[in-house]
Amino acid sequence: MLKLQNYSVAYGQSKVIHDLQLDVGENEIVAVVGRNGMGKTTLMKSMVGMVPAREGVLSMQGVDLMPLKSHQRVKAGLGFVPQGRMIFPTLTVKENIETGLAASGRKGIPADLYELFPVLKDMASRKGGNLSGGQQQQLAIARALATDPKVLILDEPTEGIQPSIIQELARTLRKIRDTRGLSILVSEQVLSFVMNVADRILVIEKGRFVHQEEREGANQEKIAAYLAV
Ligand SMILES: Nc1ncnc2c1ncn2[C@@H]1O[C@H](COP(=O)(O)OP(=O)(O)OP(=O)(O)O)[C@@H](O)[C@H]1O
Repeated sequence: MLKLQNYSVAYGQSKVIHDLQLDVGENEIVAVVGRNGMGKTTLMKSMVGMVPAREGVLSMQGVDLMPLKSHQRVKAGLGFVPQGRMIFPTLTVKENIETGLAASGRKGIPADLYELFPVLKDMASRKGGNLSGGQQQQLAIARALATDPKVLILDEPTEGIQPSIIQELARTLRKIRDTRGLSILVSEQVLSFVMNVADRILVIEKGRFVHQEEREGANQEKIAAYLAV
């Protein structure tokens, strides 16, 4: 579904992502885990066209995404929930979701988005900036889903979310995958969340995948050791 081959990203002379290979299957949830500064955000941002890739292949369902600008990648079916959520604080909840609709060319907020996140319906006319962290995260996911993605990319979605809501977020993402039949690529550092959400886990260190395993039967201690400072 989503493929990286020999994929590298650099800031000037400084290479941050090195020669990655990755294949996210249809309906699969893949988590990329790693400590701060290991390259997760750079990888996610480059895939959605916000940071240029240095070399390699990035394709979705066989479509070459490399020459496409960010908005064209969104149109092609790549949805993005950025680190820090980046909702528009002065727009209402409804207007925030509508910015996603504009990208897909669809009209009217699909009912299933409000079914998925009832709190957003209740707060449709509130300013995005007045929502709690967890509510803003739901809004950022709803905005990305409004673009009708085939692949949803989330960068550290648990950051700034109360621990009690983190596992609820995992359940919601699996529900989205099951009901919409899309693929999900998520970067994270919270192992308990990853163990609840992912089908497959890859560990990134200094821009390289150094370990991977299926979530079922995964060696948690080994992955935790990579995440320990
Ligand atoms: N705009 C930039 N210019 C130069 N170097 C950068 C830039 N952004 C990030 N880096 C460097 O790239 C490396 C990877 O950073 P990145 O933010 O992708 O890591 P991360 O794993 O997402 O960390 P975090 O969890 O803190 O977001 C770091 O060494 C960082 O200093």
